[in-house]
Amino acid sequence: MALIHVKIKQAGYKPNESIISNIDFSINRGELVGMIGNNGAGKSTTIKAMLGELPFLEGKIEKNEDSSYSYIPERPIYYDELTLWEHFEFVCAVEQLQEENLEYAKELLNVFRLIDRIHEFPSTFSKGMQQKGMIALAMFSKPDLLVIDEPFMGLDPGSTKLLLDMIDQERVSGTAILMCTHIVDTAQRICDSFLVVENGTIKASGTLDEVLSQCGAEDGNLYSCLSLEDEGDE
Ligand SMILES: Nc1ncnc2c1ncn2[C@@H]1O[C@H](COP(=O)(O)OP(=O)(O)OP(=O)(O)O)[C@@H](O)[C@H]1O
Repeated sequence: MALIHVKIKQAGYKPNESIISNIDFSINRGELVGMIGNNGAGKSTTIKAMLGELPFLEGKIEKNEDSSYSYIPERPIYYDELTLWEHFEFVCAVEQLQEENLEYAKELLNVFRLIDRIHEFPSTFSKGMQQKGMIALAMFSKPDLLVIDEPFMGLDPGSTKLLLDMIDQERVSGTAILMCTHIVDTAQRICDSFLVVENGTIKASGTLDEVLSQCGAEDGNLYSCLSLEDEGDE
């Protein structure tokens, strides 16, 4: 059974406003799904709908009841009054996690070279450091599904490589990952399946071959599935 099945007839931010429509996809355990699409195509809105954060939704999100989810937003969100480590302690208390989760958090922070800064406030970190802190915060609870919006934003090449290794490790251990990204060539290389979003709907979905064929991308390049214009210009 799929970990999550998203079936949206239409959804938006205001009543009678349809930002996304006719969306139907599911994600299985251990599957790495790449969501691609131009600016304004509806990727983040689809993620919000899937996480139940959109005020107006006609359709249903069928979740496997026992499974857990973590979301890494496009822009880091921290509490001003908590140090980085206090964020981990806070999430640990709220979600009733175990000591081993905190140990895993330290491992992640060590890999991301943040371990020496954990008692500082994230607002004093660089963009990339803030992003890495968010990634560690989402991963340390070992969720069944990890949803990441633009995971590579602001990361230096070394950190990008570390994150790719971590994503791979998580997937091997059975975590499902939905990754929304503009780094299409990386997505093409690492993802098991793809969702191509255009004009608020899924233009193509499935394995690389399926998606390329649905888009008529004969050059074998996932980039060719994207229209050249920005959504807002149409
Ligand atoms: N909070 C909001 N309130 C109203 N409309 C919004 C809101 N957030 C996004 N939208 C609109 O929804 C549409 C889809 O935006 P969305 O953020 O889902 O695109 P995206 O594919 O994630 O784009 P990007 O690649 O630029 O992040 C856009 O027209 C945008 O203006």
